[in-house]
Amino acid sequence: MSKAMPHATVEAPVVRADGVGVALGGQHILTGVDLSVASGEVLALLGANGSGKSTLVRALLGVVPTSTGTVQLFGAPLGPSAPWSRIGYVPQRLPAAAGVPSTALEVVTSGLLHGRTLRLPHGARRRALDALAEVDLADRVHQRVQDMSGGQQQRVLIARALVRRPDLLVLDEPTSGIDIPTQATFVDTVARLRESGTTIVVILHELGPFAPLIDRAVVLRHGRVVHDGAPPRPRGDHADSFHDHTHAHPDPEPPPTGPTLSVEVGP
Ligand SMILES: Nc1ncnc2c1ncn2[C@@H]1O[C@H](COP(=O)(O)OP(=O)(O)OP(=O)(O)O)[C@@H](O)[C@H]1O
Repeated sequence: MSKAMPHATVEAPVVRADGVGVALGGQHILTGVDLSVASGEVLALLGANGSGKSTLVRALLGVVPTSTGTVQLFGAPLGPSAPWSRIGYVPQRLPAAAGVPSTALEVVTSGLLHGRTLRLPHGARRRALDALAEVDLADRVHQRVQDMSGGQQQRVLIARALVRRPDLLVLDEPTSGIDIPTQATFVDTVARLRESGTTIVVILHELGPFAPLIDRAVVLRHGRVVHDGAPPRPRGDHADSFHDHTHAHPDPEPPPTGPTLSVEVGP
């Protein structure tokens, strides 16, 4: 007897990587990375310096070529058919920032341009101003990015990604170089995005204030995935397999305002 199949729609993962390898400068940087990120998930990418976190994110977004494997975004292969307008990316730093004569408002507004579209959508200016307010730069919208501090430039990049109201937000160490009050504002923003169902992939050096927002953690070591599952436990647990015993704790005492969760990972 034949059984009727249910008509349930199976949603493709937002990010799917199968067997991804990357070689740069003759070196294998990533080897056999499998990764799947479901819609609405907040995934932390952890690992020691040089373990391949930025390279993985760049490979997932087609910024660096893969030598093996495949990547799909929202079910589409990397390339022109991938829905780039649904994706916001905040790179670790903006090397060209020193030479960017544009104002913060102009840079953030440019986040609304994608593909071959050179026309801004209705309400672009309002949206850009709102995004700048989200990162506490409402009073600097007309300042040139090249005259800003590194932390302020980072906040402009975050606003440039947020202005797209992305369904997938990819952040490479978003709070490095940002002062503590602005970090807290940004954590609130990420919490709101999570509530609204945004899928987030975030590279972090430590979970820190993001810990309560992280659904899953992937740990890289020497370009391979060595953990994919629950986020690491709070720092201080030396039995933890993520714990790096090889370097001094930068912050051995809990802060006076109370303990924060953090993790150190090492090779
Ligand atoms: N364009 C490149 N050419 C050659 N090697 C590269 C290139 N980009 C990165 N690498 C090397 O790849 C390795 C992984 O770098 P990657 O920036 O992905 O690590 P990461 O985990 O993000 O480190 P960090 O936490 O310091 O940002 C490093 O050894 C780095 O030197």
